[in-house]
Amino acid sequence: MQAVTVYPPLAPIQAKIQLAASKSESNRALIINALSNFGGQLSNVSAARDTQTMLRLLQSSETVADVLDAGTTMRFLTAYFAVTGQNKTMTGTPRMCERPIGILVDALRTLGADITYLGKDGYPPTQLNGFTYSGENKVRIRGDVSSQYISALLMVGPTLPEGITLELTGEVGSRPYIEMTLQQMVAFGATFEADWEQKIIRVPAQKYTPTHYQVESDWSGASYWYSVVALAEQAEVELLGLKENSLQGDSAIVDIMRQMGVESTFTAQGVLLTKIPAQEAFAWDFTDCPDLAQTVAACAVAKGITVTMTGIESLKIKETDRVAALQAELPKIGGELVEVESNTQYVVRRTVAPTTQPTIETYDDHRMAMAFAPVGMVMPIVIEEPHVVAKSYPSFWEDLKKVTTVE
Ligand SMILES: O=C(O)C1=C[C@@H](OP(=O)(O)O)[C@@H](O)[C@H](O)C1
Ligand SMILES: C=C(OP(=O)(O)O)C(=O)O
Repeated sequence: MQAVTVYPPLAPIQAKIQLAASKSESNRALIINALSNFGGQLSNVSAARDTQTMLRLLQSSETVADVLDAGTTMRFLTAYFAVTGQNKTMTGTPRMCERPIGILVDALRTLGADITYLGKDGYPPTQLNGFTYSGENKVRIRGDVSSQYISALLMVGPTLPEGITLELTGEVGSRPYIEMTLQQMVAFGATFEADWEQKIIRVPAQKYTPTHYQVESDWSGASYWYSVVALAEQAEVELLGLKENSLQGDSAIVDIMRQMGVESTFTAQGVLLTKIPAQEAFAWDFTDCPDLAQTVAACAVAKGITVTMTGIESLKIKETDRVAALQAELPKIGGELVEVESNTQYVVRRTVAPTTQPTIETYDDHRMAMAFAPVGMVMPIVIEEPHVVAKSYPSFWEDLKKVTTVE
């Protein structure tokens, strides 16, 4: 697909957007439903490529499972196929083979999985060769690399002969995603005990109960609409299918964007975004919501707000090194992301007003494309490789065309 250019709107924005479904909730629902003998009924399952890949691989009898660039699909399926004793080769894109999986493989080996590395130790591709329960159900696991390893283990926990007990070590990042996992397990009739002080989560051996599960719209996808409203001169957007009490930690965008000039009012159908005055500077810890960091960074520069960002270390091992990608692209819109304390504290701010129409590289990362697109509300901006959005929000450009010119 050719690059697209997003242009500032010619009239005040007034729109209702039927937001795409959450790929995180969808991928959990698909795994838990598979562990319930596919007996449940899932509605509003995401059209995201990551979810469609999960669906396809769960239904496939082929021995090679290629997850493409989907992190949750790789981690959740590795645990699912391992514990259900399926012989599979787990692989993905070249970038997926640079994203670590050793922590999950070590945990699965402790439980009794036979897994070998086909390339570099600690990284995909891997070969799963069956499962014989080791008699050990206690696993110590780092919480500061990716919560997806923890979610993957929790979901298979009820099916193990003695359940599973996880002891998390280090700072726990992306914790709302772990809580989302636990709540979706509860929706399928499972029980658990979590002691967040001691960082211990226990899941007894038990059967899941097949159920009807309705996936919520995607709060990560909502963040780009918040940025559109923050940056457009006049805008009012209702995002349909979102709930105030969401399982998704990215609903933190409500509190972040209140400081960047967007008020949220929950309605019967979703949430109404309206414009309010913005602050000049604020600080935010992204440990719980790493996927919002790029949205906030691009919006902050375009709006001239200075944001002190912490908790963004995990961005370096996602679809691309997102810290490096932001550092390369923000100067094109007149900003910078500066590391003020080694690997812990960053500041994002505007430095100069850009004079030319910027062209943004997206590095095979859907969130680079979607985070920079709203900057088009204030100046024409070219986004390279726009098809990358398919990973989580395939209808993103169609939706954006409802409020402005995209060509
Ligand atoms: O469990 C999930 O659905 C996710 C967890 C997060 O990853 P990490 O736990 O690796 O931070 C997040 O960045 C990713 O987009 C989705
Ligand atoms: C990091 C992401 O996804 P994953 O880790 O599942 O590839 C994301 O969607 O931003």
